[in-house]
Amino acid sequence: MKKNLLMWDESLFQDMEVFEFDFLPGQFDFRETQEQELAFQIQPALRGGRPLNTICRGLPGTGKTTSVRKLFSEIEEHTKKIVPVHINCQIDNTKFAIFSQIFRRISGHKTPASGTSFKQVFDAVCNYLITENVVLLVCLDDANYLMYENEINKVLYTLLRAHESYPGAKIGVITVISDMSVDLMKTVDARVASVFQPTDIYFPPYDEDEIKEILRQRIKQGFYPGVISEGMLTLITEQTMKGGDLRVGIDLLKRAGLNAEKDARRSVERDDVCRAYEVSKYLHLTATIRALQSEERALLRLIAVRSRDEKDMAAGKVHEAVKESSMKLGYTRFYEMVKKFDSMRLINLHYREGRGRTRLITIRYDPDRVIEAIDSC
Ligand SMILES: Nc1ncnc2c1ncn2[C@@H]1O[C@H](COP(=O)(O)OP(=O)(O)OP(=O)(O)O)[C@@H](O)[C@H]1O
Repeated sequence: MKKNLLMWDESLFQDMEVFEFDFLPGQFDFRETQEQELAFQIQPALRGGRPLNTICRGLPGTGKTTSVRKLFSEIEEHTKKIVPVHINCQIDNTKFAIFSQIFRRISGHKTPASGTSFKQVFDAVCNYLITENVVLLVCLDDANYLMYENEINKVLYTLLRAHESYPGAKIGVITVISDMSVDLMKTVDARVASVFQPTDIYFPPYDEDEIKEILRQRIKQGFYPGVISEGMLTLITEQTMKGGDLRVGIDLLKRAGLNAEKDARRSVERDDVCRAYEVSKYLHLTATIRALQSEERALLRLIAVRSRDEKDMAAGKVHEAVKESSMKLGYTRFYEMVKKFDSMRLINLHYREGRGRTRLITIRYDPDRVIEAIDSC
């Protein structure tokens, strides 16, 4: 066998796990400020008080979940005074489901499949906090999923006013929001707002140099030396920047490595990356579409359908089509949504100089893939 070819039992990967999305990176750069702010929020709980409430805001892939998970693992390692519970609101999106998860974390077992009332679960949770004298810290990750059906108010109200029915119960909340157009404080009732009073922690998008450094760390941990050259890292970084989501870069590394392995090569080549990108680029698309509300999905679908015949569409013309459809959407709301799609990098909103400035909408993905992703939501 040639020297530059892999033997059948050899691998380019030193540790495949570092390319999994739930991998907790040992080195977590460019988020020191946010980590310090989060640590500050929980300080009171270490001294027997209630933690300060927090909203972590930022586009997908900006390290919000990882920052909270790192904080939670430190808490678990160093103190028994705080019980941290991480809730994925995409999965658990009702008050009952969320309290069932909290109960599970506290008791170590699930709530009985049927016949348990919310009151029983809530009772058990609060009584545990009081008798054990511990503080509950709940992270509502992707809390925008609680906005439908007004579940957010029910959940926050129950958590933050628990002490009124159970004196001595101390609960703090960290909400994580990736949808930058959502203003959580405008959504919550006055009864919730008066006890919530959160501190905002903003997670800005990583710039190109930061993405490159983060990917470089993953390469060091995940691959054997020499597998990804500097040139390939630059290419992967550029492709990651197109979608703006770090997950695309991490997935690209894994897929490109697997492509090279399949051909029994010892290093990743341009074609491995380009082939990988054809799959990885849709990660961002699927994740962002899932986070949209149904009205927004309907508008994006309409844009995608029209994009099949016309690449750059005047915003005014698209709004005309909206008016002719079954959607009831005034221009202001329509334009807000379009700006949101632009900030999520689903479309490009740009101007054409000419008679007046025409705003143009160009979809960033293959329209059929967009339609497919929306229809499978
Ligand atoms: N500073 C960083 N250093 C190393 N890896 C990072 C960093 N920031 C994010 N990541 C990695 O990027 C991926 C996405 O991060 P994370 O889930 O924390 O983002 P998020 O802002 O919570 O995204 P979403 O809003 O979509 O849930 C994870 O695999 C995480 O390990």
